[in-house]
Amino acid sequence: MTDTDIFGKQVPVLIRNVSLNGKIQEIYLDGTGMIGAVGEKITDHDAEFIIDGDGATALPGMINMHTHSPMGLLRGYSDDMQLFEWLSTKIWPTEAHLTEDDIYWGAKLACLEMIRTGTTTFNDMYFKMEQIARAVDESGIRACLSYCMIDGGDHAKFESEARVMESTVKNIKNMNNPRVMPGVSPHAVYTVSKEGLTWCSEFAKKENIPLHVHLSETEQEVTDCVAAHGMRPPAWLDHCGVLSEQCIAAHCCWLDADDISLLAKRGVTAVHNPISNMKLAGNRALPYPEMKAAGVNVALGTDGASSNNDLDMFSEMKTAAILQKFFWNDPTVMPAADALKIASPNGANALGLNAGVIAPGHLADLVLVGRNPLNVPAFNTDSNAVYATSGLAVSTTICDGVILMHDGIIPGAEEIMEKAGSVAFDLVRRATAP
Ligand SMILES: O=c1[nH]cnc2c1ncn2[C@@H]1O[C@H](CO)[C@@H](O)[C@H]1O
Ligand SMILES: [Zn+2]
Repeated sequence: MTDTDIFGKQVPVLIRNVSLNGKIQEIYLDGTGMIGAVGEKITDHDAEFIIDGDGATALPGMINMHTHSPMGLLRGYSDDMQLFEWLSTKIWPTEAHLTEDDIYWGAKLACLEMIRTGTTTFNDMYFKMEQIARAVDESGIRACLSYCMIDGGDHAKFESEARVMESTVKNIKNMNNPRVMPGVSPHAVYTVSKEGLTWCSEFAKKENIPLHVHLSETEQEVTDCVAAHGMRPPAWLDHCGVLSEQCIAAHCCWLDADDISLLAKRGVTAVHNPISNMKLAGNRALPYPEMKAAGVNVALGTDGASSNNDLDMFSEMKTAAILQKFFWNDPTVMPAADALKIASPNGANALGLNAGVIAPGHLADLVLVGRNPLNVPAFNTDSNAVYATSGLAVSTTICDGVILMHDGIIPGAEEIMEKAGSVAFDLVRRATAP
C-alpha cells in the first residue's frame, strides 16, 4: 500500500493505538461511512487499511455552525473597523464583484482549511451556493448550505431573492449527495423585510430543512429593531414565524432573560462566534450560563475568515471557553467538556446528523490530533484539546468514513492555495478599479 492509496475511498479501516475518552483504544470504520466498533482490542474486522495512531487523541470531527466559506478570499483584506462600516465600505462592495469561479475557489480554500484543522461539517450562509456545493462534493467534507436572502425591504428584490432561494434548494437536493444538505437563510432582521422573513420560515418548514440567520449580534441591531417594530430581534423573528427547532441563530450576544426563554421555548440553536465578536468589538458575549440553565442548544462557529481570520475550531473552542470566563467573571463557566460539546455534538444535533460522538452506529466523522508537545502530559485529553491544541496539530481527518487528510497530507492542497490566492487578488483588483 502506498501512502496515496488511503485517500478518498470508503473502505473498512481500523485505527489502532489512539487515546479516546482517556484510554488507548481502537476504532473500526465499517466501510459504509459509519463507525462499526470501538474497543480496547477489535479482532473481528476486515479492514483494508490499518492506521497506527501512535498515541494520537481521537475526537469527533468539529462542526462549524456558522460561517461564510468563500470569505477566506478576503482574509486580511480589511480588518480593524466597525462592523457596519466594514460591511458597507469594504465587504459588500467587493462581494458585488464575486464571480462563480471566485466563489468556487473560495469554498475550495475553506474546505481545505477546515479539513486541515479538523472540521468535518460546516453550516454555511452565502451566495451562488451551487459553486460551494461543488467544492464540498469534491473535497469530501459535509455541509449545510443556505443561500443568503437580503431584500432591504424592497418587494421586487424579495421576489427575485425568493426565486434564487427556491432554485438553490432544488439544485442542491438534485445532487443527491447526503453530505451536501440545503438550508434557507434570511441574513438578519436589519437586511430582510417582514415578508422575506415570513416567506423563509414557511419555505424552511415546507422543505423541512434548517433555517440559518444572524441574530442580536450588536446592540445597534437591538435598538434599531425595537425602534422599527416595537420588539427585540428574537420577538420580531418569532412574530415572523422564524423561531423553531429548525432555526440556527448566529451570534446571540445581546439577549435579555425574555429573549433567552423564548429561544429555549422554541428549541432554537444559538451559535457562539467568540472570535468574530471580539474582533468586531461587539462588547458582549453570548450569555452562555443563562442559556445553558434555560436548556438552549448552544453550538460553535467561526463566522467568515474575513472577521476571524481563520476557520480553526480548536482556537474557537479555546476562545469561547476563555471569553466566557472573562466576560462573566467566573472561571467555572464553560469548562473544557462544554467547549467540546458545543463544537461538535450540539451542532450535529441542530443539523439532525448522527455525528459528534465516536461510538458504533454513528457517522465516521472524526479526527486524530497527532502526538505533539502540546499533548504532553496527557492528564486530561479534553483539557489539552481545548486549552493547548491548535487545529494545525490535527494529523488525520476522516469524513463519512473517507480519509481526507493523513499525516497532515491532503492531496491537491497546493493547487487550491495557489488558485485561491490568485483569484482573491484579481477580485480585489476588479473591485477597486477606478
Ligand atoms: O459578522 C457579520 N455580520 C453580518 N453579516 C456578515 C458578517 N460577516 C459576514 N457577513 C455578511 O453576510 C453575508 C453572507 O451571507 C455576506 O454579505 C457577508 O459579507
Ligand atoms: Zn456571519
